Amino acid sequence: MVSVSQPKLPIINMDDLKAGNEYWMLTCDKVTRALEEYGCFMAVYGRVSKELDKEVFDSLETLFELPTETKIKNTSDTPFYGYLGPNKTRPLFQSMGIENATSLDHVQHFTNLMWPSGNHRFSENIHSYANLVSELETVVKQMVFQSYGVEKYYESYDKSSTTYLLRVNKYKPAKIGELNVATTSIHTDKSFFTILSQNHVNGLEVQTKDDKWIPVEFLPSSFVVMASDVFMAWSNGRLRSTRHRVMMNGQEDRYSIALFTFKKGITEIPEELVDEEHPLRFKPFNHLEFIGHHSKSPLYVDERAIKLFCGV
Ligand SMILES: O=C(O)CCC(=O)C(=O)O
Ligand SMILES: [Fe+2]
Repeated sequence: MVSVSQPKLPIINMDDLKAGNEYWMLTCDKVTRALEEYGCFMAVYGRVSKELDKEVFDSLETLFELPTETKIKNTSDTPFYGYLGPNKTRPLFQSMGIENATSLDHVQHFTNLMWPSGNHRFSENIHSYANLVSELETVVKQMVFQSYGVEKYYESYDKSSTTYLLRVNKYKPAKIGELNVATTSIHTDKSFFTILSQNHVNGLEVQTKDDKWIPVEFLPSSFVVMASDVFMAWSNGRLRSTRHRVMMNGQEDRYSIALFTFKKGITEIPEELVDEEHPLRFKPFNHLEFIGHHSKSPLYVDERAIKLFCGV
């Protein structure tokens, strides 16, 4: 009997890693191959405790129950980075953005807008969560640089050269009998990296190289680590920027958290990643200018956007 197996995301254990030992080297290789083949993988990462995870996701329920006039106070200078309410194309979706979420001051600013009489616990939890998840991003990035033998450039991509946007999302299920709307359209992220987590309700789907869709089933203590357009460009097209979407088909609310990372200053493709087989595909560019440009005129929502912006 021929069995047609459903493709699955690679699962990589990211706990107990120590730079330089044999297990680290093996994991570097696995991480880079996964990002080349799928653009993403499921990271098992126990540093975010079950208690913290539960408190954070419980607090999102309370956050989205706030009145709309409070939620719209979440604004940003960058279009689409603040509160997004339900609209005609996405009637079941709401989202809020916490800029610089690894800084306690910035999280507190957001919290004070939402709860003027204070919610210290929320600030502390979100701040810890963002920092723990950002550490996973740091390790994965270091591994890829090491795998390609270009560690010498890592310093200008480290934490001090990165900004973080924590976006929290709520997806309501369609009512029985209603048309099941695709909840987000197919896109790639405009970040460097995106790290995703969710409550117990699945819905994320990622597209493979041969255009199949993988429905992602999150494991306990796991995060989906995704290379986005800017990391793909930095790697001169070696890494994939994963096309993905969210499809809701259950009857429960889905909450997800995305930590998007952005590179400050100029991104330049390391000369070591340019050769006859891989001619230069992207000119040096400024990530934040790409974001500004893209949010004003989003001609494409997939990886064609960055090709248009700085492709050779
Ligand atoms: O909710 C998710 O799992 C994915 C969200 C997403 O793709 C995005 O915010 O760019
Ligand atoms: Fe996305």
